[in-house]
Amino acid sequence: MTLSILRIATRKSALALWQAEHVAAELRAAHPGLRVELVPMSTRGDEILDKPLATIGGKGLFLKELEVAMLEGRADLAVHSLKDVPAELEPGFTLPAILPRADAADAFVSNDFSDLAALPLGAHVGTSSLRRQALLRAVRPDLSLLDLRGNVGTRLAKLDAGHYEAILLACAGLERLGLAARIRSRLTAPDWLPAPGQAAIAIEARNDQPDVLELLAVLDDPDTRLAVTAERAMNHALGGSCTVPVGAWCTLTERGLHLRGMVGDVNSGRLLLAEAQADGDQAIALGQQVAEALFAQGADKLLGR
Ligand SMILES: NCc1[nH]cc(CCC(=O)O)c1CC(=O)O
Repeated sequence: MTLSILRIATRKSALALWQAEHVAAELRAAHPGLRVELVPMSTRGDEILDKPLATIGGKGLFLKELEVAMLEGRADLAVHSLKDVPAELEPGFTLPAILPRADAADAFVSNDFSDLAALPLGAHVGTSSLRRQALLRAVRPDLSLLDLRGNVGTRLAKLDAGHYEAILLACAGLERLGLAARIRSRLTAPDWLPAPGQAAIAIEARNDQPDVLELLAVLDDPDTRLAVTAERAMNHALGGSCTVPVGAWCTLTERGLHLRGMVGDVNSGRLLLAEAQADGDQAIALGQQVAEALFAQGADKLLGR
């Protein structure tokens, strides 16, 4: 029997809906005649908006409800921002496709200032990401860091309301929402590292549905998968989730994979950095190697273990 319809479980934020629509369009293009529908739903990560993510606890805050929908047969796949996907998936699930990565840089967004260096002494910067906070502390220890949660639109509205001189967001999210004009400057590697998997869209599905997996696999981008596999292996070896101050950036060179990793300390702005290279078939080992190098510098103390 060939499948005639695929139902995509998605969160309801504008960014999540854009990403799910994007996957739907790619699936329709790859499989003419296939019906593809969205099943929008709310997750715990969307509902608890008054606390920093790092304090809510529990990995996969944005995934659970979507996984339940797949287990109950209400959806066939879920679309996620890969950086919100824990290094270790729930049993029974797999990532049959990782789409080509977009702009992985962080964005400096401000109405009055062009970049970090232009901010006045003690300026208020909004971000709830521990990675972004640690990097900000390292570069500009004078800044006053304030929590900022909510979806991209909410965060921009809080900036425009004057609560902050600047905020940091992912370039990929702004670009997908047609908001690239809000990017005043880009914060890029090697000095500024994105979250593991940032700017990659992942498709999650049940690993006991071979017909579904086969339809989804055509959207996989092998180069992106290699890079994010190394980044996620590093994060996993560090015991990480999206709630620790960890950055990673893996590129493909003629000589194979190059991974640069970072563990930061939000309070002191101290950053540990390590990098290594490996052949393309050694992505996981490379991630583990860079994690070991970070542990050798004392990463366990910064990660609070
Ligand atoms: N945690 C929220 C989240 N998850 C993914 C993105 C951006 C898109 C991406 O990285 O693919 C964002 C928003 C942000 O960090 O500004």
